[in-house]
Amino acid sequence: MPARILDGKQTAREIRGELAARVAVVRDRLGRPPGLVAVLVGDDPASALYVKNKEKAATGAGFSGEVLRLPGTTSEAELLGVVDRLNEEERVDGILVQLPLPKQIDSDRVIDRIRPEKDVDGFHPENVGLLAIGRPRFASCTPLGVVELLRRHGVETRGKRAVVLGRSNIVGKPMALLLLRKGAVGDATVTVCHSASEGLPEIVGEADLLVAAVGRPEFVKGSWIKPGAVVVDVGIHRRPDGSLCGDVAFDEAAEVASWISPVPGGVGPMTIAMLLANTVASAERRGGWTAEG
Ligand SMILES: Nc1nc(=O)c2c([nH]1)NC[C@@H]1CN(c3ccc(C(=O)N[C@@H](CCC(=O)O)C(=O)O)cc3)C=[N+]21
Repeated sequence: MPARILDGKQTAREIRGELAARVAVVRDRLGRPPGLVAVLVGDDPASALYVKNKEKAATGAGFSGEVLRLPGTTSEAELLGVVDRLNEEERVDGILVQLPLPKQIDSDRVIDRIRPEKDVDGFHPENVGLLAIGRPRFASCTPLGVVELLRRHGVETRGKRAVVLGRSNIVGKPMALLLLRKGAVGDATVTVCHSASEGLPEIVGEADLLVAAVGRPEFVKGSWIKPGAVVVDVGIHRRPDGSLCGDVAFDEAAEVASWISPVPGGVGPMTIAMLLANTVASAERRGGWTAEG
């Protein structure tokens, strides 16, 4: 029995549809749409494409979505100045500085400078800390998207073994924190492993839920996966022939897993949907209300 597909493209579309009502309330009460600004430094083609997709999704959902394109030679001081300005702008609810940044810029200093209340990426230390102590404000969009993808397909993790392969600040660590929370998609027994872990195939083989975020194309083999496991693939790589693949050898894995997320069409679109959701939540909070009333 081949695995069922965790359809991120369709799920992201549903989420964007649901956000429309909240966007309308923001427009009504604040007299302006939710505002998201993405800052792109340099002209890395992959980054440019992602930012363009975000802009399209944002404007399509009734946001004011803007991309600030800065030259690759921009200094750290100049970028910090841009962040300062966006921090002060009333109409801006969310600020995203696309990573990675050029070598001359220390990304930690830039992230630290974003007002935590506008940090819709959830990368600021204050937001990471709030997530870690169970008082989330903005959680990182990719792991948040993974949780939402599972929830909306009826996959639960309570009491199960979850293995997160990858330890980045952006995906692996916040993913582990989200799966440790209470809740049906949560309450997991979480293992975090990475490229230096010994016995990776055995560790992965214990997983009822595997989240692969190592950043290596087709690193996880089908033979590693426990039959019936749920496999979420966070990786995205371009093959020499131009096609995309993830961190998991999809065809092999799909023969053993019960659910699997594809690349493309899995986690990527969910990341963008969560960015929009975080931005609407930011506008609501800055306006002094929440979606719950
Ligand atoms: N500050 C910051 N925040 C980010 O969230 C961030 C970032 N920097 N830097 C780059 C990564 C990458 N990222 C993706 C988002 C959507 C897709 C996506 O929608 N992918 C489509 C395919 C797109 C294609 O065809 O290439 C899919 O998987 O179906 C991919 C990658 C966000 N990132």
